[in-house]
Amino acid sequence: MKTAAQHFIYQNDVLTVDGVPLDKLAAQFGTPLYVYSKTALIEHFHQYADTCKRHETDDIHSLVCYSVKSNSNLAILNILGREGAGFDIVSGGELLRVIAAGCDPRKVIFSGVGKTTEEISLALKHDILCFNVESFAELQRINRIASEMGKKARISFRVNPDVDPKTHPYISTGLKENKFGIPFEEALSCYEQASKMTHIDVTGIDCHIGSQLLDDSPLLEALDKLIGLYDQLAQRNIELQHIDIGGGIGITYDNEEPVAVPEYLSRLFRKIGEWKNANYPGKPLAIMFEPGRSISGNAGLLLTQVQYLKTNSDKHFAIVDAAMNDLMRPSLYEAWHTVLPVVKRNGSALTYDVVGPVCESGDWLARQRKLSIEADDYLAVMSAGAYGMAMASNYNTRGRAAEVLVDNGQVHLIRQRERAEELYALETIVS
Ligand SMILES: Cc1ncc(COP(=O)(O)O)c(C=O)c1O
Ligand SMILES: N[C@@H](CCCC[NH3+])C(=O)O
Repeated sequence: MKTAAQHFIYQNDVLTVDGVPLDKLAAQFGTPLYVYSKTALIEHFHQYADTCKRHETDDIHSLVCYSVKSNSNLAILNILGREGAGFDIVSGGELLRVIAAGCDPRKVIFSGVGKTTEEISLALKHDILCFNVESFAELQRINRIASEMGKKARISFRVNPDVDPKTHPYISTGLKENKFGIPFEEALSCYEQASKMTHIDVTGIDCHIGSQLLDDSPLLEALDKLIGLYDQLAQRNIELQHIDIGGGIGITYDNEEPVAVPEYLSRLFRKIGEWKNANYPGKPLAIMFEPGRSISGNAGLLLTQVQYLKTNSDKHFAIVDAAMNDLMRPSLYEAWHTVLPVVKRNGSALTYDVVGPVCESGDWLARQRKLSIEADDYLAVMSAGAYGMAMASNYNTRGRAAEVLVDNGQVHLIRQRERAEELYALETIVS
């Protein structure tokens, strides 16, 4: 199996994606341009799906629900759906995307703290697999809407296990002070009340403790807590059918060494197997996952062109045509993305801040990078497949970038570049 890095390699000093030279793509589609490798995407998904398959037994099954928020392009969803993925969504819009991509809404789990009445009705109408309920008030709302629609809603509570994921504070979600999930101490009482509601079918338990985790020990610690709660519920005759451990496994942006997905899954299934064989032999249980970044992150990059090189008070800037509106991770989290020249040059290198044209000092993509570049050169901002295009905005009335998918040498435009007229098409002048 290739590693992510092997999909994006230099051939004769030109950076390629699965053999397709990036300068050719830039010339054909313009920049900024998101470029994805279909093969990388599928390989990353199968790191989950194949390991899960190996650990399945007669009574332990699994479902990998790709986290749509990380990259929600219809082509990407369609590819993963055809490989057997379910989907983790956080809005009605994401549900409509899954359906528009030709995927099965009955393999959708719906997370998020603020589900509206309309979103809940839409999800019930499409018979989604499960709501990951994040508050008691949400549970009451789901019960009421399901009753009005004459349906029963399958639910699991997203519990907050108060485990430190040791990641960036902005992407840590399983601590007491975070807004996500219900406090662990309140879970039993919530489950007891839910099990008495006429239009609620209690099916599982869920958590998601944070993103870009390099080590799996916080996830295994969270699993211990979920198992403990499962036991307490079983003693009260509340029998759950699934455990959802969320997503969160990190990727290499620079020189991080995240736990390998098959290793993490093997440890997790071993723990579950031992516990289940000892306590609930033969009882069916599904294990669910919600990975995003570890599937899409290193399947894509952002291609950009240097517009100007300039020096202000001894500081060198490479001003490129991609900006914080295209990739906001650096300005939001001070995140590192490796920047590579598309065509290597031999000239002497200078240390640049790579910045965009947006009128904010925070508009930078990379800082203090040694690059040998000239104006008009193309640069690749690596590891941008997750939370890149998905978080892009139109700030400064900049149309969002185009997206292309490389599929074994074939190139497909999977999203057109937005035009300015489209950005103000919904606006009205008042006379
Ligand atoms: C509820 C939920 N599930 C899954 C994910 C996907 O996380 P990741 O991209 O880190 O795998 C997120 C984002 O952190 C999330 O909020
Ligand atoms: N947007 C974040 C991840 C957010 C995870 C959502 N729960 C990032 O780019 O790293």
